[in-house]
Order: sequence, then C-alpha cells, then structure tokens
Amino acid sequence: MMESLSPVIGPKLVLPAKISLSDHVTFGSVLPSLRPNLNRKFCKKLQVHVEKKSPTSGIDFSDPDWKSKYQKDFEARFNIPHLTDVFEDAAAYPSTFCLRMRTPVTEDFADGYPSDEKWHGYINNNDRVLLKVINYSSPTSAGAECIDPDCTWVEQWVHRAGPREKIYFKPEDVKAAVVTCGGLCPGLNDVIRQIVITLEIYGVKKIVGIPFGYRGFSEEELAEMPLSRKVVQNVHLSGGSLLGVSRGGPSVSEIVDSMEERGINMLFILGGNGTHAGANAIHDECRKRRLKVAVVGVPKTIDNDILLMDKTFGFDTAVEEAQRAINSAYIEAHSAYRGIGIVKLMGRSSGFIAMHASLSSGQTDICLIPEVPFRLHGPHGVLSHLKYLLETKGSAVVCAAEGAGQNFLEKTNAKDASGNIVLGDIGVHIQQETKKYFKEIGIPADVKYIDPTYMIRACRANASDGILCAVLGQNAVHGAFAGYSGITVGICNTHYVYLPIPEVISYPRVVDPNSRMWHRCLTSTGQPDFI
Ligand SMILES: Nc1ncnc2c1ncn2[C@@H]1O[C@H](COP(=O)(O)OP(=O)(O)OP(=O)(O)O)[C@@H](O)[C@H]1O
Ligand SMILES: O=P(O)(O)OC[C@H]1O[C@](O)(CO)[C@@H](O)[C@@H]1O
Ligand SMILES: [Mg+2]
Repeated sequence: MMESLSPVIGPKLVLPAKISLSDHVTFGSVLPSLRPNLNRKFCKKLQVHVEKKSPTSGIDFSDPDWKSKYQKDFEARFNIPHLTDVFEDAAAYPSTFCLRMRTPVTEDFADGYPSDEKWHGYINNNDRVLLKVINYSSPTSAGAECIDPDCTWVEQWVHRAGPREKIYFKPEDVKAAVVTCGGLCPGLNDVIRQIVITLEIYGVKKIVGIPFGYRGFSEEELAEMPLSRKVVQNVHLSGGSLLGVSRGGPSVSEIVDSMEERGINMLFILGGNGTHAGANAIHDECRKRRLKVAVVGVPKTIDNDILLMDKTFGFDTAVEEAQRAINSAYIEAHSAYRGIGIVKLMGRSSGFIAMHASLSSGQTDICLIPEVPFRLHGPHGVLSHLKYLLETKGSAVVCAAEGAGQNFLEKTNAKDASGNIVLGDIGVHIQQETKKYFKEIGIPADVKYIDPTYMIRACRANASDGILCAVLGQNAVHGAFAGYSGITVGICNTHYVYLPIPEVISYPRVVDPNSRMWHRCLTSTGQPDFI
C-alpha cells in the first residue's frame, strides 16, 4: 500500500511536494536538511525518531535576508551552554593546564603541574570550525545537503574544542566522575584513561568511576572506583570498560540526588544516543537545582549513528573486526561447491558497519542495510540474484545489518532495559529462506552463516580509534574546565568541536542512499536494486 506525506519547507521544494511512501522512498533517501520535516508516521515506520522542531521549517526563502536569519538561528542552536548563563558572576581563574611543564618535585601538585613559562597554546573562545565543507552547485548532486531549494552555500560554524586560558573550576574544588553506559564499544578504556590523565594535569585529585553505567548512581552495593593515572595507565590495552556498562537504571532526579550527595561537580558520560539524552537531562536538572556542575558527553557507538560527526570512536575498530567475519564467509563460500556465505553485523537502525565492512573487505556481493528496502523473493529479489551469482561466479557473500529487512520478521514488541526495541534476527531469516529457496528450485547450495555479534565490539581499539579516543577524552576535560555543560565532543571535517547535546541526538544518523559512500558500496558489490 502507498502512503503519502507532504513535507513543508517553503515555496520551492527540492523534493516533489508530495512524497509517495513506496519502498523506494526511505528516510535516508530524503535530503538530510528536509528529514526533520517528515511526518512522525513516516518516520515511525522507518524506526527513526525525528526532531519536533525543524531547523528549516518556517523559513521564507523569498526573503532576501533568509540566509543571515538562518545563520543567526544556527549560531543560537549551536551555542554551547556555559556556567555563566546561570551563574553570571561565576569566577574565572587562569588555567592550570600547561604543556610546557617541569617534572613535579613532589607528589603534591594541587595547583597543576609546575611551569615556569607562560603558556600560549590555548584555544580562543571565538574559534570556530566549519561544519559542512562541500559547496553543492545543485540539489541533484549526489549526497547534496541543502538548506534552501537552490542549495545555496550557507556557512555553518561550530565551536572549536580545546584548552582555554580561563577556567571556571579550581582543581582542588573538583570531584570528577566518569560513567560508561549502553553497550560496549572499543575505546571506552582509552577515553576513561585520557580523561583521568588530563584531569590530573589540571591538578584534580578527586576522580572516581561510577560502576555499571547510570545504575552505579543508585545501587548501593556498587561502590565508586577511585581513579588515578596509576590505575588507568594500561587499561587501554584491553577492550570493554574498566567501569562496566549497563542499560536502564535510575531516574534523572535520582542520579542528580546521588551526584549532590557525593559532591560530584564534573561528570563525564560516555555513551550513545540514549546515554546522551540522559546526559542532557542531567545537565538540565543540575541547572534547575542551580548546581555548579559541568556535564560533558563523549559519543560512543560502533553503529556510528550520532549526527554531524565524521565518525564516532569504536566504529573503525568494529569495521575492521567485521571485515574478518566477511573474509571467513568468503573463504567458506569460495571453497565450498556452490557456497553462499551470510554475515550479520550489528547496526540497529544504521547500516554504517555493514556498508563500510563490505567496502573494506571487497568480498561482499550483496550488502543489505536498514535504510534501503529490498525483496528476498521474486525476479528482482536477493534470492534470484544469489542464484545468478552461483551460476556465474560459483559462490556468493551476503552481508546484512541487523536492522535490515525487519519488515520480513514478526514483531515481538520486546524491549531492553533502556526501552530499545529488540529486533528480529534477519541473519537467521535470510539463511533459512536461502536454504529453502535452493531446495525448492532443486539447485544445490552450501549455505554458511556467520554472526560475529559481540566479537566486533568486545575488542580493544585499533590505532585510529585510539587516537580519536585520546583527543576526545582530553577535549572533554578541557570543555568542563572551560565551564561548558550539556555539551558533547566530536570530530567534524577532521577538526575537534564542542556541540550542544540536543543537536547530535535529535534522530539517529543513518546511511543516506543518495550519498557517494552508498554509491561506492554498490559499485564495489555490483548488486542490483532488489525492488
Ligand atoms: N531519553 C532518555 N532520558 C534519560 N535517560 C535515558 C534516555 N534514553 C536512554 N537513557 C539511559 O541511557 C542509558 C543508555 O541508553 P541505551 O541503552 O539506549 O544506550 P545508548 O547510549 O543509546 O548506547 P548504544 O549505542 O549502546 O545503544 C540507559 O541507562 C538508559 O536508561
Ligand atoms: O546486546 P546489547 O548489549 O543490548 O547490544 C546490542 C546493540 O548494541 C549496539 O551495538 C549499539 O547500539 C547495536 O548495534 C546492537 O543492537
Ligand atoms: Mg541506544
């Protein structure tokens, strides 16, 4: 059945005024700037949560000043909350963070490591990073992200991350806490380590880890873990989280009660979309209670589903591990008589892992992601193509993201402790349907199924993620000392930035089927349209 919806954006639409919701129209195929305008019914169908308020709705593009108005609005949206917004007279102090340091004479460095030189390597509060760097000449350009119908160039600046000259906390008054929430992700220990090391360089002595995610704030048997450079020195050499992770847990007000009791005034929260929603709510609650607290997030997700960033830490490592599974599937399939290897990879609502692992391995013939609808049966379905591949190549490899093809599976309505929907197993389904299909048509096929599940995230970070984690961890501490709260750290166009939390979690980032990267994946696999 076809549904229709009418995104409202202005007089001239880049998209047809009425989008027919057929299998061809997905959230990802709609221009990113228009996505927030899509109606909830449409987005619910695609399991994508959409911001209520659109950044572009209500803009009159016939107004000659629309661009400056948009830029002003953008600046306000990307303003990063600061302690002085609430505490106008909050005192600022010269930073105790210094790189030209001397070896401390004693263990006592309450004022930061000693230095005899004036340090001039700080970031100016007015430094900005350009969020979007491509000037698309036409909305029809592959992957074009447009604000107005003509795809006019609009500068979008965000705040540069790094150490500031003035800090808003005296190190001796700080009790800093680190917490890791959600699922595991390679690099969690690397980030914890850098946060602790950087806090010590500022001169902070009271640093604790909250065990097992937000639950550690409420469950009495979970004692906070004292952290120091000595404790974290080698933690990055193993995967997982030194502190443990969990889903679900106490309410925001219970968390803030616990922070007050413990005297925590700097909180570093590592997690994905859900965790960041929690972090923002904790920040809001602290403001409501007029607590001088800095809450800083560090986005963690192997799924890479956080908006605006080049990538999130752990993603690269997960892709590297995932391609090993694809390689095994390829070897099995290639060595078998008429072999088919099927690999299922994590990716709840985004197919980034499957797409990148398919591209990096170069051994995938069919890549299936949640953002691109497909059929299994029928003349244009996946199974017919598998038959063709067996006939022409002798073997085939399918890589499916866990969120792909959920429409083929029965919904259980089951949810995890955080309220995330528990998905059906698309990998097993494809395996069963493939076996059935080839049996029915009387052609032999040797089907091998690999589900690496937790193996792609329960490992230590690779070198590239290790560096990203180090920079993000350090910047999180610089942001907190600079007096910012309700922010998260990220990498945009290879530069490091602070972003207000609501802007990065208004909906999960998904693969854009109109992007060059998806086109490259299609070029690499050579797969047809399965619709
Ligand atoms: N809207 C919300 N407000 C407050 N807390 C939330 C919200 N959503 C989730 N949380 C809390 O954040 C924590 C982590 O959420 P979730 O399990 O969804 O993981 P995540 O951060 O999205 O990471 P992952 O990518 O592994 O799913 C949980 O403890 C959950 O209770
Ligand atoms: O089994 P768990 O811990 O709930 O985690 C599974 C989920 O975690 C993720 O890796 C990250 O959100 C998803 O891809 C996956 O659905
Ligand atoms: Mg989540």
